[in-house]
Amino acid sequence: MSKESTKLVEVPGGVIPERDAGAPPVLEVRHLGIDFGGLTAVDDFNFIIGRTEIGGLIGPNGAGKTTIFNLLTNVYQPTRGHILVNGVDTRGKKTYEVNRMGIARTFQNIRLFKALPVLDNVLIGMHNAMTYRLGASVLRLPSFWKQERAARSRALELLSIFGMQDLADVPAGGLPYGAQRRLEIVRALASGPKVLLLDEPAAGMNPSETAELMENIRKIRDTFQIAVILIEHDMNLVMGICEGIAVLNYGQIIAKGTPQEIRTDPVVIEAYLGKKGGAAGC
Ligand SMILES: Nc1ncnc2c1ncn2[C@@H]1O[C@H](COP(=O)(O)OP(=O)(O)OP(=O)(O)O)[C@@H](O)[C@H]1O
Repeated sequence: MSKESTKLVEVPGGVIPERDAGAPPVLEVRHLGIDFGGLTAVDDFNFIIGRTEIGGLIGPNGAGKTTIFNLLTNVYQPTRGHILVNGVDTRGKKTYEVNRMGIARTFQNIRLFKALPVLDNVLIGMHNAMTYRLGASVLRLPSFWKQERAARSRALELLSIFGMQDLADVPAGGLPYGAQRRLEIVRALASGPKVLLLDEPAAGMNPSETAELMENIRKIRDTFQIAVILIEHDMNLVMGICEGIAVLNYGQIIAKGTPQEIRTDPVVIEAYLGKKGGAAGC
């Protein structure tokens, strides 16, 4: 698998790819933390991501990775700290408002409307971004149909990224597993995000599907000029595609850096892999 080697440069708040350094980071997380009763699931999490960066969030089971996605999308409200999307604090916003601000995600466990056609699943993802008024929708005014037609053709265009346009009328639940995962990504893209959060996108995929996914994630970044953050246990994928990686253990960042830096960091080898000198999987 080809490996991308990106130069990261220091900017206020952290490091981002050199090519993104001319603009403020699209996402900035400052001293983020959340407690569940007596359990501190995430603590003092600091992170920035460049506008077209592919970033990785890795760590052992239970380290707090999905909790961070839930915080970034306001499924959970933080106990401490701030999340800024394009410089705007998301505190107190609803999940759909955060989506409109530019954050979209997929889930670890596939969450599609399985009885609905593939196309409808994408249209649902797009709905949050549509602007016609309720009256236009109820009365089926021309403005409603115009937006619906545009949405349909956009949805087909998005499906074509994964070569899925011919499956538009198939019930989502009838797709093979790998295709359902791809559809989840298309649905998240449909809202026009600036940052796409992928929670274990390669889970359950075979090596050739994973290799194809890697190419498609790059294609999405290049086509839409957006940032992507992925949580992933498949180290070939993480090391092959991510430009910056943060390693989490017990809710705290223990290392940040390029794939090469992470792969050889003794703290990561010790804590994440649980053994010394065993970075083979990394
Ligand atoms: N709603 C919640 N209530 C109580 N505890 C929670 C809640 N959500 C997460 N946790 C706890 O927070 C910790 C971090 O969980 P999280 O799911 O974020 O880990 P993870 O790194 O994504 O793990 P995995 O790789 O297994 O998915 C765990 O101890 C988990 O039990």
